[in-house]
Amino acid sequence: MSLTEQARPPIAFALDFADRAEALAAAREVAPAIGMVKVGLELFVREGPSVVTLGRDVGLPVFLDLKLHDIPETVERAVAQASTLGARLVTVHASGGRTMLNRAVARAESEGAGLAVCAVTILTSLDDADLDDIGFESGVTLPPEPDGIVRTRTSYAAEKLARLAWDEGVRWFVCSPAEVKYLRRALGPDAVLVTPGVRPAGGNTTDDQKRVATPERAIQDGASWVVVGRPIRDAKDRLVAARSIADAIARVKVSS
Ligand SMILES: O=C(O)c1cc(=O)[nH]c(=O)n1[C@@H]1O[C@H](COP(=O)(O)O)[C@@H](O)[C@H]1O
Repeated sequence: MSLTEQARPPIAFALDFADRAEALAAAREVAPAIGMVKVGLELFVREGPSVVTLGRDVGLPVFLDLKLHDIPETVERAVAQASTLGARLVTVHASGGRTMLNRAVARAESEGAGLAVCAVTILTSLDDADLDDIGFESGVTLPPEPDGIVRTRTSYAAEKLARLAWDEGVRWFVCSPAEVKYLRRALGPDAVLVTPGVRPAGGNTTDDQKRVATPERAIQDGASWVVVGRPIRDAKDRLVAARSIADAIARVKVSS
């Protein structure tokens, strides 16, 4: 079954842990309430590529979040290596540009291992002021929204990068729940939109994430998956925390 058709909750649990043993224990705890595990930089740097087999140990697909950002040749070759690991997704930064995106997608397809390239648009830890700091201009002027909402420049930039990645064959995207509705509108139903930066109502919103929303809001606005790390990882009972997010998402899906 494909990752977009599966019956499990559309939650990717970010295994942001110091080592494999901790990550595996946590993944086993919450496995009944999630649909995917995400192996990110902390775990990958510590444990190396073999940590991807953790997915097999818990019976869940692995989202390999390496956020590749380099010249096309280097990214293509890294994608070829990632294809051998058994992960289902690998992230690249969309701001790596057209050629890099195109070659990453083509190489993942030609390797034939079922690895999909997922383009990260604008990190959820950034807002308009941060884009100013790094000199990142969206470069587009879109018409005002019919509902009168003034969009942030960050949301324009995320949409522009997503359109670029779509044109180069990418079908999976990471964006913030704050702009997911615009990406859904721009890309249509076939785009798979993955939103980190989700925070359950009443949870901590004072950490490094700047463009956040509740998991329900993210799904209502068109997210296909939510990525959740700390709200589950740091909960007193991780399974309860994961189930409550899964239930909230299921209620949205039933009512829509
Ligand atoms: O690619 C990602 O997964 C990602 C992109 C992004 O823009 N923001 C973002 O937070 N992430 C990842 O999503 C996870 C979010 O974790 P929490 O903020 O703890 O829920 C982390 O593992 C981040 O590396």
